Amino acid sequence: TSLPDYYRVWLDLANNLTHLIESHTLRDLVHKMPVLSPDFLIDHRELRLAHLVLGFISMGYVWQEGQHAPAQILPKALALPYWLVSRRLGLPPILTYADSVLANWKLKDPTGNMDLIVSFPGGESCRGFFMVSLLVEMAASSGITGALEVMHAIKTSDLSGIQKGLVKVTQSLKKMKETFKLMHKVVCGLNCFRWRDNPMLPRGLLYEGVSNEPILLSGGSAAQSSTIQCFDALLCIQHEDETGSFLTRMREYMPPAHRQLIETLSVCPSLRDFILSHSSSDLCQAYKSCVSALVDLRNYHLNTVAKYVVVPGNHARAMGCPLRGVGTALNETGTGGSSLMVFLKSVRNTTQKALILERPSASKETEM
Ligand code: HEM
Repeated sequence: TSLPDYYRVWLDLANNLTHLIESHTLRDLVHKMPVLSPDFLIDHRELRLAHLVLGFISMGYVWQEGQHAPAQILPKALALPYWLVSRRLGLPPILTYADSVLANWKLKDPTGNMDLIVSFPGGESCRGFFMVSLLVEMAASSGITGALEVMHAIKTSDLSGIQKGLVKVTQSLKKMKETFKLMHKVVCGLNCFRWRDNPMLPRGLLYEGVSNEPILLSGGSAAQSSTIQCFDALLCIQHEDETGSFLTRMREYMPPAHRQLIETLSVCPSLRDFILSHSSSDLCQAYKSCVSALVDLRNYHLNTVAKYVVVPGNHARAMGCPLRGVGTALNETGTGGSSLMVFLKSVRNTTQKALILERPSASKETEM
C-alpha cells in the first residue's frame, strides 16, 4: 500500500480519486503534476502498486467528463512513467484485471477482512465488482494447485494422483461458481475501460512523451483472468477462430508469470490423450466432472452477463457506475468481431464438447 515518499503525489491523487473525478478537478491536478522517474521503485510490489495507481489515475483522467468526452491525450507526467513501469512489469500501460482486482486489495483488519486500495466513483457496486472478482480468484487458487498436481502425476503415470488433482480442480470450480453468486448483490462491469473497440476513442489514446501515434489497448475485463485459461489448458479445451484469438490476445494483459503458466500447461503432455490411452473409468469420470463444473461456471457467467448487461441494455450506467459503457460498447462492436453472447456461447460450447471423450479418428464405440 505504500511507495517511497517521492511518489506521494501519485498516491494522493489515487487515494482521492472518487472525489477528484466527481468534482471534475482531477485533470487540472494531473496537468500540474511533475514528470517523476520510476527509477526509485525497487521491488515487484512497488512496481505493481505504481502500475495500479497510474492506471486508476489515467482512467479517471480520460473519463472524468463522462463517456462522451474522453481525453484523447494522456499527459506526459502520467504517460511516461506509466509506460516505463509497464515495460519493467511486462504489462501494457492500461488498467488491467491484474491491477484492478489482483493487486488492488489490502487487509482492513488483522482478522483478514479486505478492502480495496483504489476505487472509482460508483460506491458499493463498483467496490463489490472488484471484491467479488477477487474472491472468485481466491476460490480458484486451490484449483491451480490441483492443475499442477495433475501435470506432475501425468509424468509418473500416477492415476490416483491425477484423479485427486482433478477432484481438487472440480471443487475449486464449484466454489468459484458459489462465490460468483455474490455478484448479484453488487453487479457492475469493467468494459468501458477499453479504448480498443471503444467507439468514443476510435483511434486509441495518445501517450504524450512516448509515441506520436495513438495506441489501441483493450481495457480491464475478467477475460484477462488467467485462472480459467489455466483450466482450459489443463483440460485441453481449445477455443478456435475469433473466440480463441480474443482469449489469446487477453494473455497480453496478464502478468508474464501467469501467461507463462498457461503456456506451460498448454505444452505439457495432454491430459485427454493420457485418459484416452488408459481405460480407467474413474479417471474418465473425474475428467468429465471437472469439465462439467467448468461448463456450469461458464453458463452461470453467461446468464449473469445476459441478465445484467445484455437485457437491460446498460445496467452499469443505470446504477450510476463510472465503469459505464459495458452494454453499449459490446453489443455494438462485439468481442473480437462477434457479438458478446455469440462469443460467450461459443466459449461455453467448446467447453461442453470436451465432455465427449473419444479419439479424434475413432468410432463411437470408443466413447466413454
Ligand atoms: C457481473 C459481472 C461480470 C460481467 C458483467 C462480466 C462480463 C463479461 C464480458 C462482457 C465478457 C466478454 C469479454 C469481454 O469483452 O470483456 C466476459 C468474459 C469473461 N469473463 Fe466476465 N463478467 C463478470 C464477472 C466475471 C467474473 C467474476 C469472472 C471470474 C473471475 C469472469 C470471468 C470471465 C472470463 C474468464 C471471460 C472470458 C470468457 C471465458 O473464458 O469464459 N467474469 N465477462
